[in-house]
Amino acid sequence: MALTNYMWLPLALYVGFVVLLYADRWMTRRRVARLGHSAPDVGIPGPLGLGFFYQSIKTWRAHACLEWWEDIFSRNGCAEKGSYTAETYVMGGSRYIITADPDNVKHMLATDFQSWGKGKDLYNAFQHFLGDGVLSTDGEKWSAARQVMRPLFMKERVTDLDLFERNWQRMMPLLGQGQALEIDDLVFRYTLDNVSEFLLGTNFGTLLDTTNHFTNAFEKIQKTQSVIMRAGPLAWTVPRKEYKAGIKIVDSYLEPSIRRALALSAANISFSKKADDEQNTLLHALVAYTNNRKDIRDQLTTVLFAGSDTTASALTWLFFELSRHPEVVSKLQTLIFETLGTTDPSRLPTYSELKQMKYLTNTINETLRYYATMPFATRQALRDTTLPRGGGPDGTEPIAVLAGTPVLFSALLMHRRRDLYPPISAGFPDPRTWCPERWDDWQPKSWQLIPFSGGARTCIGQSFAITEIAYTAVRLLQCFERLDDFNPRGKEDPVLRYGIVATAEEGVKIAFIPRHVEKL
Ligand code: HEM
Repeated sequence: MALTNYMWLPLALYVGFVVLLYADRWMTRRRVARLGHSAPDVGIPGPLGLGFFYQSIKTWRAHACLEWWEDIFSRNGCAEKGSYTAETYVMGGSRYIITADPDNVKHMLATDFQSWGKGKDLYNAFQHFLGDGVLSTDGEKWSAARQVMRPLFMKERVTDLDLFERNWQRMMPLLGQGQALEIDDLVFRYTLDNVSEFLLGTNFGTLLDTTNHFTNAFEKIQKTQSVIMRAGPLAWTVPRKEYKAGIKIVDSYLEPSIRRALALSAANISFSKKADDEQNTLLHALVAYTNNRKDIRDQLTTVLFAGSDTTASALTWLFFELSRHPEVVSKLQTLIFETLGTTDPSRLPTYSELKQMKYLTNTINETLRYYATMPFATRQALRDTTLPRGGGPDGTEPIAVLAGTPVLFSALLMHRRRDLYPPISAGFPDPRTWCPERWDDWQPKSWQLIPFSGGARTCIGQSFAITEIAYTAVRLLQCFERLDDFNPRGKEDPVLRYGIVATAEEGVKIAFIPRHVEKL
């Protein structure tokens, strides 16, 4: 008899646990209902709602995150209504909302900024890697860090084209003499060298040193970080051995610069706007603000991370599309030669010339639109609040959001929603194609395109990134006659790999054909 009681105990505990979870969910639903509407359910079966996270990781592994979100919104009717906002409950009362609605995104990032933050979940997910860095913190910590960084990104500094030229001179010979190359890693090294020199005053030199472990480590960290973020409550199950080893390698690269800067007393450091002043790096600005080694490390790692992979992804996609569109290459070359008044590649473009070339800007904008470098992001409600759309029978009513609720949003899906664009016509090709000409007579509505996010937390490095991309594109098209496409899928769309940024699953393979000297 005693044995039978013993056997019933786990079952009773299990039933009690499940009842508690459902009670928790019921109470949360009631609180939500008191505050306002709910959004349609994502409609993914699975015990305790965990099917959502299982599918999230499964589709991430299959490189099908965009398709998965589209499938959710089309199955539950959100696509038809144009509301693109759905929700699910996981475990007990943990409610998750997903959205690709520009009004909801604007509300979180700008209109109701005070009610939203990166939140505890994201902070915990990034804790080992980015610590208290500007990307993953909220409130006072975030605002103080952003304040320290702001002067570094003033126009005087982000328009220092000499920096890009120095690294271009190192990358150009590596682009070969017409043989097909996988360019992803090379472009990443280029952006990393640019951003390390900009932030630390010390170039990591990854373009020159092929044994450099930094880029490898960064890639592994990013891969694990993507899984951690998608695993939600199951994040603790994600193996982290390589991730931690990668973080150690990144730290070992930063350590000498931090040590050197800390050796200078804050009194000896005065931040200057001038690009050629050796003491105007982010490192110096940080040391002038704090002598806490970990704070400095966290901010540096964050901006290195935010500034290298993102720009590398955008540049790689640009090169990829140029290799598939020789007509765009010719048009850009004509524009560049006309603007600079010569075909001589030793004539370097100035910042104002880069700005003057509208078709170049359109080509970059189109790349950022189509590939939305950071495809998915998240916010967490810091207090009970609402989102303006997604509820009610036609999806146009506000939905209630309780404090602590995470909201995942997708810039990529927003950028590819046909219903947000003008009708397809001769002048406005299908938004699901890459075509810079669409920008000739069209401007997106505000908040429809957000490659750099928006509101108070908009990307601080936007001007630096755009200048870097524009400068590199011009130098490339001055020095090379054409880019030949060696990608395995021909004209088919590439498969996207969803890290924190979106890259091509199969890599990008291009042959860069140099211009003949006699033509110069
Ligand atoms: C094409 C290149 C880039 C793209 C597409 C991009 C995109 C973004 C996006 C979408 C965010 C918002 C993330 C979020 O809040 O969830 C962001 C934030 C940020 N970016 Fe960029 N970025 C680029 C380049 C850069 C560069 C070059 C730097 C610095 C050198 C940089 C530094 C930052 C920082 C520090 C933040 C955090 C801002 C804050 O939370 O206040 N980014 N970026």
